[in-house]
Amino acid sequence: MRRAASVRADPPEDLYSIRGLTKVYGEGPTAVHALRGIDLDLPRSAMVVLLGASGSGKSTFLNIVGGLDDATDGQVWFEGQELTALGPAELTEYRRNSVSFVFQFYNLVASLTARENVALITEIAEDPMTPEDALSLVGLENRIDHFPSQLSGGEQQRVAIARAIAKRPKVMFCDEPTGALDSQTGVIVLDALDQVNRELGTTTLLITHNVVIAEMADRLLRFADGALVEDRDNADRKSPSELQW
Ligand SMILES: Nc1ncnc2c1ncn2[C@@H]1O[C@H](COP(=O)(O)OP(=O)(O)OP(=O)(O)O)[C@@H](O)[C@H]1O
Repeated sequence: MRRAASVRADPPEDLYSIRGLTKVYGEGPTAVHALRGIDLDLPRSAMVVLLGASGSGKSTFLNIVGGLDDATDGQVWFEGQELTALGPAELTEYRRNSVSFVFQFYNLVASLTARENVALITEIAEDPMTPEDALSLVGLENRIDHFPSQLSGGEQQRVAIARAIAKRPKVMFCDEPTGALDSQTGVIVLDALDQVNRELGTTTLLITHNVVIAEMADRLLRFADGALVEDRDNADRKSPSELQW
């Protein structure tokens, strides 16, 4: 049974407070300890890059903080509300209103135009921007009526970003958003994320295998074997166009 959600008395400055976050898949000798007690506070509006070898726990962390998966132990607070104690309906509310996801593969509906793909979300959101505004924000004002098959990989990913930001989420979770793109196209996609973060103040958590991308972050988190082994601020945040790999 779930515990009653605890609410902290004073609204915290941080957007997220995470304590002892633990995830174990399976049981007994075959159990996989994907997260081994993560402690972390994340401020509003930060651009945060998550690095770490394959299997280090990055996606598991993102999925739990994003409300897609349950923790085995530990707590996550979002704006002072304990996410790890919410029931399914409240978690759905959180996912629907507060957060968005961008994945490596764009998951656009092939039979719908860019505008219609974004409208799928704006039609069910509480206070959305228009699909046109969302697509303009990622530099696609001239591709609004194109179908995915008429767009490059980078353009399709920018449609996916427009779709993610159109409901004005507080947080964007991006799991390898440039993983399928060449470096030049990757920079254009990162530029769209950078723009959203700077203009709308959307807190952004971005998983990548590319350490160069960490230079565009305010904060770098490095995972190894389910633990947070490095957590540092980046005083000299660069714009994506300054990155080279
Ligand atoms: N649903 C699952 N069932 C069992 N084990 C899982 C499951 N999901 C992840 N794992 C295991 O948990 C560990 C952490 O996986 P996770 O996907 O979080 O790592 P990651 O750092 O995101 O890796 P990658 O960079 O390859 O995506 C791995 O050992 C993985 O095999």
